[in-house]
Amino acid sequence: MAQYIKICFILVIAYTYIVGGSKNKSKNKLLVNRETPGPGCFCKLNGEVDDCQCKVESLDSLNNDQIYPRMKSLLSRNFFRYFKVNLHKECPFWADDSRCAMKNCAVEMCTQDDLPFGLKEEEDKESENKYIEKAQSEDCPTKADVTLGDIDTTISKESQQAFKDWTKYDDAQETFCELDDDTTGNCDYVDLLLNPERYTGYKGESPHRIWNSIYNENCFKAPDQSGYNSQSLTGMCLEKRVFYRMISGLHASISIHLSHEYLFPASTCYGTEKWGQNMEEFLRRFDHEQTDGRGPQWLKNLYFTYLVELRAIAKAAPYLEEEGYFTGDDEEDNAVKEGVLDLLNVVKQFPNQFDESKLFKGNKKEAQALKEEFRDHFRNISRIMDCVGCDKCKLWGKLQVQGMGTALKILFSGDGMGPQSTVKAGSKQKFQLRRTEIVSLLNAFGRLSSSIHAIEVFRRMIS
Ligand SMILES: Cc1cc2nc3c(=O)[nH]c(=O)nc-3n(C[C@H](O)[C@H](O)[C@H](O)COP(=O)(O)OP(=O)(O)OC[C@H]3O[C@@H](n4cnc5c(N)ncnc54)[C@H](O)[C@@H]3O)c2cc1C
Repeated sequence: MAQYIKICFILVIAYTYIVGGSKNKSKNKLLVNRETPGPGCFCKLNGEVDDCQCKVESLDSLNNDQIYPRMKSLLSRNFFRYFKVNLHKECPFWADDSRCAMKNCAVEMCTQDDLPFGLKEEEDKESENKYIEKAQSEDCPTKADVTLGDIDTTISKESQQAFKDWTKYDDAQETFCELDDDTTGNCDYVDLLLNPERYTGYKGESPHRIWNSIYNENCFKAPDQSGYNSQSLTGMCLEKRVFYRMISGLHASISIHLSHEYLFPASTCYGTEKWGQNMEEFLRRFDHEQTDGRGPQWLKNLYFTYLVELRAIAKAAPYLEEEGYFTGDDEEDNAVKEGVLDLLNVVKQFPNQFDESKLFKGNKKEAQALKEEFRDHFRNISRIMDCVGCDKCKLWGKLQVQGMGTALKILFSGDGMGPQSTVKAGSKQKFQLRRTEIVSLLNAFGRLSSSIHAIEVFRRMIS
């Protein structure tokens, strides 16, 4: 009997060792770092970003060492932290099918008291202005001077109307998404720092319908593809690949954020929920084996989207260098300006920028038609954001799509396309960015930057 128990014990140990070992081995397949060859998650995440002459590794070091810390500090400033958005627009495509019931979906709106002076409604501003004019010395700027940096209040009512009409006309030509701004009404300022993009529990049919609609109906697809399975982009022209990659990059960024700031349920009835990084969730979404080999490519698409927005910021540098970043607090405004100039210096020095001049080339008529199609698809995606059934997801979805639309507007405006081209205020093409476009562009880029930083966090956790 003792002999029998001994044999059983040895067998159990051996079994545990073999099975445990193979489990670990298959785990190790996932837990590869960049240097490890073979299938996995991070091992495929290296080399050139598709359709660009830029390596993932160089973007990692540019972002994590230089851009991410600068963005983090800049985006906490008043000019960038308040975003004006309409979360009450009706979904134009289908009846709103789901409201996320979780408390994590709710968005906290700002009251007028929460806002810095430059962002207050006109009436509140006027009463405060009287106070400022009375209390400050004659050296202080007049009301007209104070509002000079504020795009919508610097000019007479008539000019403002003319300007609005002109802008509307111009936007109809060049914007890639529908903007929620002062003209639409029903907009609220949201403090982005109080409403971080993170896990909300929004899942199931409603988000799938959104993603499905984006990829199926509004993304260009290769003829043999349907649904999300856009694995092979061969046979698609560069413009269509760019479009798909940008959307997929945004999707990857959202998935990374919800895995990086995940809400773990309480482990006991009396325990509390905890926010933290969920490696399992990250791997479920990006691991080579768990995604039929598609996850690493989705991560690469994130780097692609990052490169496109990086180039847009570099191209708009002369414009952004001239911007006033007005909030009504001189000290704050100067600090923002300094932060922006510092960021632009880093962005401009990056040598391997995305080259937008490769897009919409060839036959002029066909190129123009393709550009219009590209813009229409993109505008449609911005309207689909009104169908998102979770307010916090809608907020960040709208902001990021608007930021991406602003990046595209910049890329296809200005004194031409290609590495040396730029956009300036008051240029021939009367190029202009509204406050909301600048805020969304920088915040959208900040999201991508924070995603690339989060990949590094996950990489370190498993290596
Ligand atoms: C605009 C928007 C914003 C959202 N914001 C948040 C948020 O802030 N917090 C939150 O918790 N949830 C958010 N969600 C929900 C989240 O994106 C997922 O839909 C949800 O977590 C369910 O995930 P899933 O595993 O079913 O796959 P999903 O992410 O819904 O993806 C559906 C399918 O798309 C394919 N796919 C996945 N990733 C990619 C990619 N990068 N490129 C191409 N194809 C891909 C896969 O085949 C996958 O099965 C948002 C959804 C939308 C539409």
